[in-house]
Amino acid sequence: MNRTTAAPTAGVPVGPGLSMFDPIFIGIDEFGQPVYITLAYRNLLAGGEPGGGKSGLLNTIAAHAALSVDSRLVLLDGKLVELGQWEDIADAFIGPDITAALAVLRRLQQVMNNRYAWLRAHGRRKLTAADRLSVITVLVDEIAFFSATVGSKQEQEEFVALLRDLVARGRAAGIPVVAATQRPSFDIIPTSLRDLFGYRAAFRCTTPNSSNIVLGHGWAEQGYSATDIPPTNQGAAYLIAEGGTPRRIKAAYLSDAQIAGIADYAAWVRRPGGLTTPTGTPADWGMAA
Ligand SMILES: Nc1ncnc2c1ncn2[C@@H]1O[C@H](COP(=O)(O)OP(=O)(O)OP(=O)(O)O)[C@@H](O)[C@H]1O
Repeated sequence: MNRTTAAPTAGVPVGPGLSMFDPIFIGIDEFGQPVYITLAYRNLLAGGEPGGGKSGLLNTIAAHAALSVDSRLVLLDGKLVELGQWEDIADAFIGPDITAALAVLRRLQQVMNNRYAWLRAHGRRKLTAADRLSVITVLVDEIAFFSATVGSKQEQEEFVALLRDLVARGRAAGIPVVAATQRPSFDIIPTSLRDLFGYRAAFRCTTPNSSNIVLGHGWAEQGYSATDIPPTNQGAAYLIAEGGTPRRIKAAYLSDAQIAGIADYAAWVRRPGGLTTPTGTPADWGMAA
């Protein structure tokens, strides 16, 4: 094959021109075909047992967001180390601190309300790339840490209420949520919350029930159960998109060194006076429009 020939498929361009409105490459399917998701108007839930590869997927998405100059990152990472390499380019990086987590979620809720007020004033329903407002990508590594482990019961309940509101209303306002849990159980992911995630990825699960809690009721009985995934096949998952059928995927994986390189590059691209988005400079957090 002529080495100068362009790839036959229209891939996502690599580099500072990425946008959160572009498809995000997250891995390959069982036929070796690339798998993309579009997060601008959808949320993603990743569930499965420890070590299945959830954080790997979150980091791949964080890398796309980091390279998208129309995106800002808000990271909640109870373990500090799963998303910690993106800290310097994130608007907020919250470790195991429920007070800080609640403060940033309240602020995001306010930004979301401001954006809805702006949309309403303009007779619109959702933001588009042309609005020049940044997509605020919110990544939560381990929902259960904030909703069931740290803090008082009241704080945990407030966390769940704020997260639910963000997942329910954030996507049209350019605030998608990507969340992971190693505890796919009804108390952590009730059906009403699960169904608000347009994309769901079930990494290896120990029971068909926990696989169903991520993918949706009945999929395990129809042959789509993340219990089939061997523990040695980290990064393998069933991915379902709203209204579709689960698809077996192998998530892309970035090593720590690769993440460090991308984070450095993203910081350089985002330096004051650096590159702007194709549509302009990302607007500030506090802005409604
Ligand atoms: N897509 C992948 N391809 C190859 N190896 C992977 C992939 N994803 C994860 N791994 C391997 O599995 C290990 C655990 O992955 P990861 O930390 O993402 O799991 P996790 O589900 O987030 O676990 P936890 O719930 O404990 O945070 C990684 O350190 C890596 O070695």
